[in-house]
Amino acid sequence: MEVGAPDYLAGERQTAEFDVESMKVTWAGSRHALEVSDRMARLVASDPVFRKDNRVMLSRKELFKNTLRKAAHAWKRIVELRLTEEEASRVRFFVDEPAFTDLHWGMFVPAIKGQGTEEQQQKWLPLAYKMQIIGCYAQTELGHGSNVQGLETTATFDPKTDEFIIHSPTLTSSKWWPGGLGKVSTHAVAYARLIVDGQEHGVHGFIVQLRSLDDHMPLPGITVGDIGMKFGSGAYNSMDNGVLRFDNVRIPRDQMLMRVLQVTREGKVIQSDVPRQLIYGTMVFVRQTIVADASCALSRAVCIATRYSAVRRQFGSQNGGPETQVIDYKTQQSRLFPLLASAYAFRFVSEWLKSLYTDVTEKLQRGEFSTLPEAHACTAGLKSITTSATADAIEECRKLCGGHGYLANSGLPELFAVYVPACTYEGDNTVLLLQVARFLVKTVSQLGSGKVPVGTTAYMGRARHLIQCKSNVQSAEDWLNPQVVVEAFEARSLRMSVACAENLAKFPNPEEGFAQLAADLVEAAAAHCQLIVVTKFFEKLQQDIPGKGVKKQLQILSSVYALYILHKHLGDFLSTGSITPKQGALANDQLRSLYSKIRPNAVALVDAFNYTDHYLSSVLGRYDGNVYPTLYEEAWKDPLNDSVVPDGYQEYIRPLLKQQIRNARL
Ligand SMILES: CC/C=C\C/C=C\C/C=C\C/C=C\C/C=C\C/C=C/C(=O)SCCNC(=O)CCNC(=O)[C@H](O)C(C)(C)COP(=O)(O)OP(=O)(O)OC[C@H]1O[C@@H](n2cnc3c(N)ncnc32)[C@H](O)[C@@H]1OP(=O)(O)O
Ligand SMILES: Cc1cc2nc3c(=O)[nH]c(=O)nc-3n(C[C@H](O)[C@H](O)[C@H](O)COP(=O)(O)OP(=O)(O)OC[C@H]3O[C@@H](n4cnc5c(N)ncnc54)[C@H](O)[C@@H]3O)c2cc1C
Repeated sequence: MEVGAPDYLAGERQTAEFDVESMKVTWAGSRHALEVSDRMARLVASDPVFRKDNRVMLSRKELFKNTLRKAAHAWKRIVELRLTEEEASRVRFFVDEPAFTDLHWGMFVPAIKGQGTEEQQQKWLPLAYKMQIIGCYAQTELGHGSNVQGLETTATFDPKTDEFIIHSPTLTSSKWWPGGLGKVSTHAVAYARLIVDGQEHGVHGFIVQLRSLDDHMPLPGITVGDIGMKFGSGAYNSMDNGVLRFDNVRIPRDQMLMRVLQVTREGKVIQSDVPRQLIYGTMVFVRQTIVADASCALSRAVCIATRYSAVRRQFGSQNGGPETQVIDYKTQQSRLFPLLASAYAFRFVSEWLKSLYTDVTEKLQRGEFSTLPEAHACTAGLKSITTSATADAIEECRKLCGGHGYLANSGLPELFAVYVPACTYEGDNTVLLLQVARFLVKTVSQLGSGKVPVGTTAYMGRARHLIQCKSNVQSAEDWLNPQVVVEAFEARSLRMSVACAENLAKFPNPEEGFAQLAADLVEAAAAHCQLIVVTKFFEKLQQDIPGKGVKKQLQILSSVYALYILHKHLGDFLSTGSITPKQGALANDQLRSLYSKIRPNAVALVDAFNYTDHYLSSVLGRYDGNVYPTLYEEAWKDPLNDSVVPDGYQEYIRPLLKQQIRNARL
């Protein structure tokens, strides 16, 4: 905010009962992370090349070119200022425009790191790090996305030339969707069925050069282009999601990523001791980052809706006094505050997931693979529930802002359009929950065998207790006890998984049973993932959290998150007998009282996200709350208002009006 400018939300900020600066540190993860983030946000906000306000007005071609300009400028600044990897990734975050660089850094580089041998990493990574090559992740095809084993592209080994022949045998085998592929990438990690000596060996990744490094023209045998406009006007259309066909394209043998499986010069296929599933490792990495992204997108929407709800007034004027701020309506609070709590919940679960991922990666380097299934289940499940909740929440925030939320300059329509494909990319959310369900059913089926469940399924080891325990909640206050809450969530989750396992056992063919019970399995998986989020929020509170009143606020938010989920899924809790209807009603009583505790802190709690006005790009979410004059000014900047009489008047409006006059005279 400019020095000396009026702060229309000052009153809201004065009622805060905690130290906002300390909360900023907790949200960012550390003082260092906050400092880096803050510096990079300001760097981006102060650079005119990164302006965003004109984005929705640009044509696709202009938008795309502008995105290229921003990406090139960001890279120039990163090099000039010698930014660290952490700083560079914050710059990309604050530039806030889907671009080929997301896939280059987020998937192409990790794919080579995770699936390439040491030699391959040494050859390709330095080129990628300097952006002397630009890569994408070309897995999905026109005919298959979820079913990775169903991909049709082939990679046939030719022992005569020591090459692989990459080929698209059918229309449906065309690569379709990869970001950065359509117009920018020079290289791809392309996934194809490996065929050696007529035998198939599953799907593997191959580094394929697509375009000339001299003139950017596609290489012989490569047909490549953009797949067309996507949902929304600006939104994800800054990305060149592409189509790609291979016509017997030859690549050297050493361009197959060979950490998991090697093909020798003689055409021998050697399986290393690394599990086959590591081929899916890049997806595990990205799913983990997507959970962190969910907390960012959600907190951004909530920040806009909260500030605006404090500015907006409707009804309730007494004796000519001001009307009621809409944030004071209990309905507004019951729709908004759970989303605020969810933003914090997703933030902390993403922190935990990152540490789980780092731990599993270190173990994989040491040849320990036992934790891979859990890492897969956690990343898949949390990616699924956090993105679904966030997409719904952004739309809810738009509605919370009434009519003005529908204006592009509220920032919410664009945020929704950019965000909503997160429910589909990196694995359709239902397909991913079914993976979690498989993991849970497997865990349940092994309970009798003496195998002790660990990690996020450790609670299943107490199945005997959880299957019959009764919640001892007697008052609304009891619901503030994390142990009580966790036990109710554990009982619900375990009982849902056990019920699924019992029902599955009734089918002679387990796969048929899995297909028939898929809807129940998805619900059991979601229940397990919600338990993880709740538990990790409570565990966060066991840590030392400095700053006046910060822990107290987080305790309130953790209870709001848990009781909101309980209220929303009350049917599960009741049908599994985890709680009684009376206890469900007490949870709701507690929730109402918690909303009143959040109310004086609401604006400060969203200030703690430390978002610049540039990043928020929302008139409604401005830090200073100066909404109405800005909305008014912005309206006049619309190109339609360039002339008082619109273009088209002479051709289309005037004749109409004249005709009416003639008709009236008749
Ligand atoms: C410096 C950095 C700076 C900035 C960048 C940072 C961040 C930005 C990052 C990224 C950018 C973010 C967003 C960009 C936006 C979009 C990009 C989008 C990209 C994509 O969408 S890529 C394509 C993604 N595709 C999918 O996700 C496909 C989904 N399908 C699957 O994953 C699998 O096929 C499926 C459905 C899980 C399994 O199918 P199936 O049943 O056929 O199983 P399999 O026979 O294949 O395997 C069974 C066996 O394997 C286990 N398993 C499955 N998946 C995994 C895994 N990933 N890891 C470990 N194990 C796995 C499964 O549980 C079975 O085990 P079991 O036999 O039961 O023991
Ligand atoms: C914006 C965007 C960016 C993308 N970027 C990339 C990229 O960079 N690289 C890349 O390779 N791919 C990319 N993709 C592709 C993406 O990964 C796939 O679209 C995604 O994995 C879903 O697969 P699908 O399209 O085949 O959906 P489908 O599997 O066809 O899903 C259609 C419907 O069928 C249901 N369904 C499917 N299988 C099952 C099942 N077994 N049981 C129950 N229901 C089922 C789904 O729930 C869904 O409702 C991108 C997609 C989008 C939208």
